[in-house]
Amino acid sequence: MTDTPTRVTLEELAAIVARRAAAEGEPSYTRTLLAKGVAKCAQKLGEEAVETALAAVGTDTKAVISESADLLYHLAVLLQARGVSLDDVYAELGRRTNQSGLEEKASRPKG
Ligand SMILES: N=c1c2ncn([C@@H]3O[C@H](COP(=O)(O)OP(=O)(O)OP(=O)(O)O)[C@@H](O)[C@H]3O)c2ncn1[C@@H]1O[C@H](COP(=O)(O)O)[C@@H](O)[C@H]1O
Repeated sequence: MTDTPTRVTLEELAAIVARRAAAEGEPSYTRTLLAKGVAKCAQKLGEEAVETALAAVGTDTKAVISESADLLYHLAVLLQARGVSLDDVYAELGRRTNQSGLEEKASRPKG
């Protein structure tokens, strides 16, 4: 039996999701969700985002942690579904570190 990890990073979660995506013939929520397509993965991410936001304005800190874990897992699934790597996202975050959020907002095309 494999040891249960005490913590899982985003990189490890993305690797787990990628492995499950490729694991044909094994029962897997990840595979089932991916098989339903990007729109379903996006819908689930939206639901988890709302549940996280609702938990954040409540009083149950454990619920905030639990909903945040659901949110990050479903983001990893959506990125897998769209073929976007965490490195792509990290590079975008890196690009933004040279300017403040307010500067970035002001630089957006008006419309
Ligand atoms: N981190 C997660 C994780 N977080 C949440 N979930 C599942 O996400 C689902 C979402 O919860 P909901 O209440 O919205 O589910 P639901 O109502 O059944 O969903 P729908 O019918 O609307 O699709 C639940 O079934 C959770 O078990 C996760 N499923 C998998 N993982 C990770 O992925 C690994 C592989 O899982 P499998 O792909 O199932 O083998 C696991 O070992 C974990 O590390």
